[in-house]
Amino acid sequence: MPTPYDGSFPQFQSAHPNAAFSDWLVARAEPFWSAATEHPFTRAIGDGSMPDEAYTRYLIEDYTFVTDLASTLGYLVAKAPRMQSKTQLSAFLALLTSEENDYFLRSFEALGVPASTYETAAQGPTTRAFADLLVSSAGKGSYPDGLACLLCAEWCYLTWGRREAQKPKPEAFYLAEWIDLHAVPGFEAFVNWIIEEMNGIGPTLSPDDQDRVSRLFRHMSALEFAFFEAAWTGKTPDLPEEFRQS
Ligand SMILES: Cc1ncc(CN)c(N)n1
Repeated sequence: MPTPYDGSFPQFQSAHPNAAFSDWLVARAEPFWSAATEHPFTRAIGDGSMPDEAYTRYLIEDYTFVTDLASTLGYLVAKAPRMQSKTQLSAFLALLTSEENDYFLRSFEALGVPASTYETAAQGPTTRAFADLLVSSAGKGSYPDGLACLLCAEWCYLTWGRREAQKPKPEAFYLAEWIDLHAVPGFEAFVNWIIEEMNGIGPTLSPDDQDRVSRLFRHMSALEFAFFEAAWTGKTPDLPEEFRQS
C-alpha cells in the first residue's frame, strides 16, 4: 500500500510541478485511499462473486448513507458560490433521489429486504461516523470542506466502478447496475467537475484551510475503507487512532 505524503500543498507542487490540488489530497490520504478503492468488496461486485449476505448488509447501510449524502448535497447547493456549481450539484442531487433511489428499491425487492427493514434501519457505527463527518462538514463547515467530502465519496466510487466495468457484466442486475451507475460517462463527467472545482478553489485557501480540507479527505478515505470492510466481514472495524474522538 502507498505511504502518505505529509507535506504541504506548496511543498508537493515543488516536488511535482504539474500536480493539482486533488493529487495532493489523494497523496495525503494514503494508505486509506488505495485500501478503499481496491477493497475486495469492490472487486467482488465486478467478479459476480459477491455473497448475497454481504451485499444485503451493504445496501441497507448504504441506503442510510445515501440519504445523508442527499442532505450534504442540499447544503452544498446552498453554499456553492456560483450558479454553475449549483447547477452541477443540484443535477446530481436529482439523480441520487430518483434513478439511484429506484435502484435501491428494486434491489431490496430482489434480495427480499422488506421496506420495514430498510426504512427504519439504524446506522451501524461506521455509517454513523460517516454521517457525522459528511453532514457536519457540509452543514457547519465551509463550501470547500463539504466539497472535499463529496469529492472523496464520488471519486472513490468512480475509481473502482471504472475498473470493474472492464470485466464481463455480473449476472445479478443489482451488481451490474451498481457498476454502471458509477462508470457511466455522466457520472465520470460529474466527478471530473468536482475535481476541477476543488483544483480551482484549493490553491486559493489559506495553509490552515488546505490542511483541514486534506484531513477531511483523508478521514473520508478511511471511512470508505471501513464501510466496505464492515459490509464484507460483518464486523465493525476499528478506526485508526488518528480518527478516534477524544
Ligand atoms: C459509502 C458510500 N460512499 C460513496 C458512495 C457513492 N455515492 C456510496 N453510495 N456509498
